[in-house]
Amino acid sequence: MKPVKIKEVVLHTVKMRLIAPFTTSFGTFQEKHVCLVEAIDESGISGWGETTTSDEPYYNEETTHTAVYMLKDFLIPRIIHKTINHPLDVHDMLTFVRRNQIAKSAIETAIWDVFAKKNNLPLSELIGGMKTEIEVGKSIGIQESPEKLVEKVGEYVKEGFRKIKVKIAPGADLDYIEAVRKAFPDAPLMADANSAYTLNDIEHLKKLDQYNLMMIEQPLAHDDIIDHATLQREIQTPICLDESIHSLEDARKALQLGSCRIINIKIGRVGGLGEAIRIHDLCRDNGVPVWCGGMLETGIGRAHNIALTSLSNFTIPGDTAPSSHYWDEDIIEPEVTMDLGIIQVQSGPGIGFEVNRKKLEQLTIEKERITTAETPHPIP
Ligand SMILES: O=C(O)CCC(=O)c1ccccc1C(=O)O
Ligand SMILES: [Mg+2]
Repeated sequence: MKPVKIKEVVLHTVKMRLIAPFTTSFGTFQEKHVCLVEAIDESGISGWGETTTSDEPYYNEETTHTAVYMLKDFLIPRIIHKTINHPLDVHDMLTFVRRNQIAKSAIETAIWDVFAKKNNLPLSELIGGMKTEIEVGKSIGIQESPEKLVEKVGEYVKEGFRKIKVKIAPGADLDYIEAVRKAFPDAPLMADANSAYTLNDIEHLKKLDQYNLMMIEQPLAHDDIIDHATLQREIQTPICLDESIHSLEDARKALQLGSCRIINIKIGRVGGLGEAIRIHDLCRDNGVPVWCGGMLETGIGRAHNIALTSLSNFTIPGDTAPSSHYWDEDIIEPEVTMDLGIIQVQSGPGIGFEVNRKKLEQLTIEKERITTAETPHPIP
């Protein structure tokens, strides 16, 4: 396959406003800045990635601001003007920077898009994805009351979503889940705690077992895989890890310890598409199902998520809801649409969507071009 060499990277920072606020155990969000990373190769092909963080370091330690700093001062200088034979190599080129996975992923995914376009392949095909359509679920933020939640779940079940994920936290858990279960006895239902509990809550968490949940996502600390293993031995509901898995190594250790029975793979959280694929393969080889998590992405991140989900072991519907569930107008064309819980995998080259340049201009609050490897820091 043809290698790529990036001659210029444009960082488009846009301000996005969700159609409705989204509440998790760590806070409520409606507006966020996103840095859309446009990597341009020597032949003028543009590839796109995005920073899938929020403005605050509450999900993990990164923010849009820190990601942009890492990109400008360290990550882009490391890859610009270098021959890249395959995007799978980019991950290792960036390991000289510790962590900062979301920042790494923003440039790494842009390079995947450039490379796929250069070789005239849909991204899904380039990574070996065989599915032409994917099943989608809906992640629902914490609501004012169980009744309100039941109403929302009703809407989404009717729309055809294949999995319903309900955010929970102490004080908004058992009664909420019970209300949903009563109203929808057979719905494919799961809960996401975003690290809101500790092992002191074991007896409380055991009560969730009666609701036949597909899984409980990240009940314990964001950096834990030990206590999760203890909890998994005590509860019947499968544990799915989100926040705790930042790398293939983390996944290997979690599987070895029995910390979870399912993994939510987020491209940003694990530092890019290459590492996401490696975690997918490890889980497949160990009989552990995976699904693709969401970070309230714009269409660019969503497009990468859809391509990733075309891999065979993504057997559980992901959080990749259609554009209209997040934005009045997305920045890609066409927008991501869903038909009864199914999204078509794009068949055009790269991510398969075009960036709407006019919309991009309207939303941009800062734009910076990087054309040299010059930086105040020594880059290994
Ligand atoms: O619809 C989506 O993009 C998923 C939303 C979601 O659940 C989420 C959004 C922001 C940060 C963390 C999470 C999560 O999966 O824990
Ligand atoms: Mg989660």
